[in-house]
Amino acid sequence: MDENPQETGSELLTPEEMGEADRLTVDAGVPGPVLMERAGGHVAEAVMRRCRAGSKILILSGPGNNGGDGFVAARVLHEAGYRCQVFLAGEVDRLAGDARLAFDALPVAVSPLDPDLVASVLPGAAVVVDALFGAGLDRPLDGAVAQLIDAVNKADVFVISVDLPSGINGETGAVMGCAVEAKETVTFFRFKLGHFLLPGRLACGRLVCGQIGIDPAVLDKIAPSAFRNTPYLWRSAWPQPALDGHKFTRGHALVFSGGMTTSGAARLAAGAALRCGAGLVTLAAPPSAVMVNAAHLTAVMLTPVAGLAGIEAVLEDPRLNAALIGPGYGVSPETRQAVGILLGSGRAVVLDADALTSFETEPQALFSRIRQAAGPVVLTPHGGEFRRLFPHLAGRDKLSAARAAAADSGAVVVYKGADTVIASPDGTAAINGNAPAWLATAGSGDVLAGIICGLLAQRMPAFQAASMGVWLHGAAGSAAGPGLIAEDIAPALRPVLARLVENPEG
Ligand SMILES: NC(=O)C1=CN([C@@H]2O[C@H](COP(=O)(O)OP(=O)(O)OC[C@H]3O[C@@H](n4cnc5c(N)ncnc54)[C@H](OP(=O)(O)O)[C@@H]3O)[C@@H](O)[C@H]2O)[C@@H](O)CC1
Ligand SMILES: Nc1ncnc2c1ncn2[C@@H]1O[C@H](COP(=O)(O)OP(=O)(O)O)[C@@H](O)[C@H]1O
Ligand SMILES: [K+]
Repeated sequence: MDENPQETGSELLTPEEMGEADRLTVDAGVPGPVLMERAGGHVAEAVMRRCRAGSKILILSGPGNNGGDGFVAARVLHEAGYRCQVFLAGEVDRLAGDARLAFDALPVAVSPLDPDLVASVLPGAAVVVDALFGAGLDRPLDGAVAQLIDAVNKADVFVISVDLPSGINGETGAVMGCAVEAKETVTFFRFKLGHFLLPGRLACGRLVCGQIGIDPAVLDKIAPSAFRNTPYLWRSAWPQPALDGHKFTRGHALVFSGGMTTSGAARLAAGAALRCGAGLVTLAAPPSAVMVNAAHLTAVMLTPVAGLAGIEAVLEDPRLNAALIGPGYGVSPETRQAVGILLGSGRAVVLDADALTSFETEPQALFSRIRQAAGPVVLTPHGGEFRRLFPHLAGRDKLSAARAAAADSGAVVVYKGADTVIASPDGTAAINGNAPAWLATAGSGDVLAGIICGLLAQRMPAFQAASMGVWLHGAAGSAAGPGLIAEDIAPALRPVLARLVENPEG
């Protein structure tokens, strides 16, 4: 959540890019202490929103500029009548630059950080300001600081973290040794990757982004390539039905069904593709699954497709412009061949579930077919499927793994989970943040694959279609709410789509 989404923008910065924004701003004539003054001011305001003057506030400052922001906040709060107690992790003599200036301007005494002493005063604090480490954290925390963080996390106190919860890596969201668990995190100019990637997101609590006088024009030079997945990213690429259009102008999606006992996944996907705007959706079913599908389908059409020759035959209709294969389809060499036919057909293709796992033993064969494909390709692996296709990326953080997977495969990759990352082969990436945990339910991924296929059928570019699909899936999951099962997601898309049409910001 940000104070003002228009001002904050959807770019997500690495700590290095934020440092660059800072340098460019200072070079343009805004002094560093002015930036720090504003940053500390936002932190003080967050405290003031939480409790009244007279309350006791603990400020835990570290040895760098994150600590400097803490000193500024302490001064502003002291002047506003709060009772501030400031602790410094590190030596006063080593404070330098803007942080040193902020320290020198402090009208309250600063105590050395003694974990036992801090623990003893924690219970009386209305708010603890965590200004220990932010963008400059470059190695795991240990020793006295780790002991202190443990005490803060165990205490029943309201923690406001400055820039990042101390211990969270701003680039990857990883916990570096240990990390503060904040109720609120106040960052500056733009959110950072670590605010949205897990486990960082869990440590941040409510997110607030304050402006400190950095001109957004610096972003033209920095050219960030990761974004929050918000409607700003894809809203303008979402085709609207034209008054003089007809169903074929909205695209025709083809969804492949598994056999008689595994046909539900494809029906879920097909229904979702239709619900999010494909003009027509046809389910291609093997002869054994025609009856079961016929018994369930109404608006979704059904066509029998026998074997690989059947797939070739159905593709003779050029109006079928997007295809989804994988949900409930079965893992087999024949699935690999079916995928090969689709990739060679020039259609937009979504590969999910069994279509991905079928290439576990020969992922390079899949990637070379994708690179030769004339149409856009989207892969939608969950963690297990991702590891099967991209074993060489094990151990990488989620964002860099998704980007490498997209570059290696030539497809847009939707690396699913609570912090789904959508990555394009050119490195552009979106991190999703609106999915409720209720979406972790059987068949939910099938619905997502169907939504993306439906958007591709409407000729939306692949990265935007994948990002919008993930966002719609999350928003529909939230709208359906507790108790949702996969069947509930597509119906819940209607109010979500209606809101998007009325209010492009979603
Ligand atoms: N950029 C901007 O636009 C603006 C930035 N602002 C603020 O500045 C913050 C960044 O400041 P920063 O670069 O000084 O880094 P910071 O997070 O204070 O930590 C560095 C210090 O920690 C130390 N250290 C590191 N790891 C450690 C470990 N594991 N264990 C122990 N020590 C460790 C390291 O010491 P050393 O490596 O020398 O031992 C160094 O002294 C940013 O988060 C934001 O709050 C705002 O003022 C507004 C404008
Ligand atoms: N904890 C969670 N919070 C939010 N979304 C989640 C969570 N766990 C899973 N999801 C989402 O639910 C969907 C599950 O997909 P998948 O694992 O393929 O399920 P299935 O194969 O049963 O359809 C994905 O879109 C994923 O991002
Ligand atoms: K911090």
